[in-house]
Amino acid sequence: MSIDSTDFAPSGDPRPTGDGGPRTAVVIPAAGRGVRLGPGAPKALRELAGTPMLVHAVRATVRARAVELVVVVAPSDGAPAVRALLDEHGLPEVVVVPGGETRQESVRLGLAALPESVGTVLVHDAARPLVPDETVDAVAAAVRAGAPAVVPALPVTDTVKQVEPRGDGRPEPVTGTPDRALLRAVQTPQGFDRKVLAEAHARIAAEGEGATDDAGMVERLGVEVVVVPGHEEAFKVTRPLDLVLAEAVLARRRANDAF
Ligand SMILES: Nc1ccn([C@@H]2O[C@H](COP(=O)(O)OP(=O)(O)OP(=O)(O)O)[C@@H](O)[C@H]2O)c(=O)n1
Ligand SMILES: C[C@](O)(CO)[C@H](O)COP(=O)(O)O
Repeated sequence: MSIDSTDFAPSGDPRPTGDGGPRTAVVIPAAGRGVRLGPGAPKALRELAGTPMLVHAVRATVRARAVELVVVVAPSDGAPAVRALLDEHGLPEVVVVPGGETRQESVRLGLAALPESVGTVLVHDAARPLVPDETVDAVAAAVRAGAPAVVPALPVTDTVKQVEPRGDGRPEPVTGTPDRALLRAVQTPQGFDRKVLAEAHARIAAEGEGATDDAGMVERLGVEVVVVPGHEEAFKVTRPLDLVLAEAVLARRRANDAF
């Protein structure tokens, strides 16, 4: 059965934003399976401190002052369940749409659900549930100040080697060592002028090219992407050890809140 995104329209009123509707929205791709995390529920639905990762991620973005609308892109067969989950956690204003086979496709489907009034779009991984709201606001502010594309990023702490993959199990030969001072590890939310991001998704998809982040697609349009400081707690939950770190961060936050 084909699913229409209108089936999952918000069950509550969006945050009031004045006559023109919301201007700044977050699209949260949450349709990934989490293969690198190991067997289990889709990654966004796995729990941290008893609460699904997606709920942490949505709350983190809703806390940001700049954010007026949140669109969650659910696993393609899981949109009704995600709608019910968000309602259960007191988030009825969040829009839910079904996602695609790749992150890029899921983001495109999320963009398609935005109302006309939205001019600034942030794209934030559900897999980065602990991003501080200050980071979300800093990215939005940089876009609103005129940057067409903004990424939060941290300096790289390991030395990075370029290799020639062989694919036959033999050790890979190193072909270079990029200057670490010129490298940054990129996080989300990534922020964009809506027209620029829509153009990037339309053009790159038409070319049949893939991209692991949205800013990479904008770069290919020849549009400048700028970096703002990222945050250590905005790390991505990718492998099992990341769950241990996320639980520890939440425990530290709870302990700090108790004082
Ligand atoms: N088809 C997909 C694939 C990924 N994502 C989302 O993109 C974000 C970043 O992806 P990643 O961490 O790589 O998640 P997974 O694809 O779930 O991980 P894996 O590659 O281990 O399966 C996640 O919030 C994930 O849910 C998505 O919305 N749709
Ligand atoms: C968008 C991203 O989180 C930026 O670091 C990252 O590129 C997602 O990549 P993944 O391969 O889907 O984990």
